[in-house]
Amino acid sequence: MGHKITIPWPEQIVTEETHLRFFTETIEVGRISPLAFLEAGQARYSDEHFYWQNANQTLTIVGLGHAQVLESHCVEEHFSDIKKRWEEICSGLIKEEKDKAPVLFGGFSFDPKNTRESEWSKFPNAYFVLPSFQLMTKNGHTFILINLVTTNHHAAEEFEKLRVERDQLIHKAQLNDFIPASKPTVESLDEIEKERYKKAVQNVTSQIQNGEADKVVVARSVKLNFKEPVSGVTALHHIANEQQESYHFGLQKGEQLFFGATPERLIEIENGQAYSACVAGSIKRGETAEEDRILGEELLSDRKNRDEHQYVVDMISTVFDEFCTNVSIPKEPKLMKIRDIQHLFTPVEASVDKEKSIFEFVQALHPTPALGGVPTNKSMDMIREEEQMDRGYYAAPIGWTDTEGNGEFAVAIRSALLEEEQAYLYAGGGIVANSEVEKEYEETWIKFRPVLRALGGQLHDK
Ligand SMILES: C=C(O[C@@H]1C=C(C(=O)O)C=C[C@H]1O)C(=O)O
Ligand SMILES: [Mg+2]
Repeated sequence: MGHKITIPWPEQIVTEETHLRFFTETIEVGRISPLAFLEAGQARYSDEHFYWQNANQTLTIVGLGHAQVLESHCVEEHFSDIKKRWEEICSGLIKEEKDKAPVLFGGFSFDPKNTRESEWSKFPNAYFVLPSFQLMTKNGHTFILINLVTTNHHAAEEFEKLRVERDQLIHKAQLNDFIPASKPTVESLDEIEKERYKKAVQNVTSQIQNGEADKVVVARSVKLNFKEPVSGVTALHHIANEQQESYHFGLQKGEQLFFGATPERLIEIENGQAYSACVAGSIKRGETAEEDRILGEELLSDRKNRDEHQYVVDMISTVFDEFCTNVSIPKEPKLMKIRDIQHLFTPVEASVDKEKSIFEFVQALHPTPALGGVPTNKSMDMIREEEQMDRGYYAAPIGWTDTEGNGEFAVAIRSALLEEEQAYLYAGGGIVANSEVEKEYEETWIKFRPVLRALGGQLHDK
């Protein structure tokens, strides 16, 4: 249980009614399973929570409750809108040296210009939350933060209530370790607009051959219907188990949970260093170590996949050259091997130039040609025209930043939108001049696998 901390605030702070203050307090606690904490908050925060774990599992963040919600409906300015409003909130921050930095977590939509009616209608162009309770496990230590943003001059009372609730949550989470329910039972799987998807791949390939673009990513969705409503916490548990070497994320908004296990980092900023990753070009895993090695070699030397990959390297390099110094990018890609798939992978690292914020990186990088295409605007037009869907937050930046300007955003692929007894799963692939429809179709099945498995679905075996 967290020890009581007595610090002379908010008691001593005389706030003016209209002045916004941002109070935070951190305590370190003994080991708590992040999912047990998430579960402990379900009674009250079933529609106000999030989950994040980075790919090397050094950082896990769980958020419960909303100290502040930032939604943006801007179309071009949704990145800068969130950046500006977060900076305003941060300017009211009152924090002691020992307190950890509060985190703002959320995501952006892939393409705010896509206005199709869809399952995403309740998600604005950007949706971010500062949680009331923030669990953070970092390098083996677990911290719980309380965040309160208020103009209330009775902030002290408000804060004291949060302390009581925090202690109850901790107690509950320590008492009841998380016990996962079994995977859901799938009743049906619907391949939405399957033939239209194949036609789109074909159309896009011929347009590329005609020189209208160099690369365009085409995606599709499948819908699962379950026997019973599926618990989001259970889904998060299974996805984290199914594909361990990835970012695990879950963003709950109302009754919907957007979750997944993505291998793709968009941008990380830590203490003045910036990191990105070019992840594009794919092949399946082998059944034996030898077959796996041969497939990997094949991928590394395959012209079509190398082209898909190089467009991403070129674009991310351009942004890094503009925003950073000491840019380091290996000349040749490596293999990234995850449970069901191998990708071409080129890591990018640099020193951040002066005052560039993570939101400016996200804005400049999204969409990379790993999920959009080349040239950017033309490929976005083609996606809007050819894909009979709204990607929503799929393929878009999801992640966090803190009050100190550190943070990390991943690209939300290998993901699904879950609501009660149904889920939409999303997957796509990079189309270039020599793409083949059936191969692309099969590649999407491999990319559906992590979420499909987590949700108890049948794998599509060829
Ligand atoms: C589009 C997806 O993934 C992207 C496309 C890839 C490809 O076509 O080879 C590989 C990784 C990602 O850049 C997806 O997973 O849905
Ligand atoms: Mg591909």
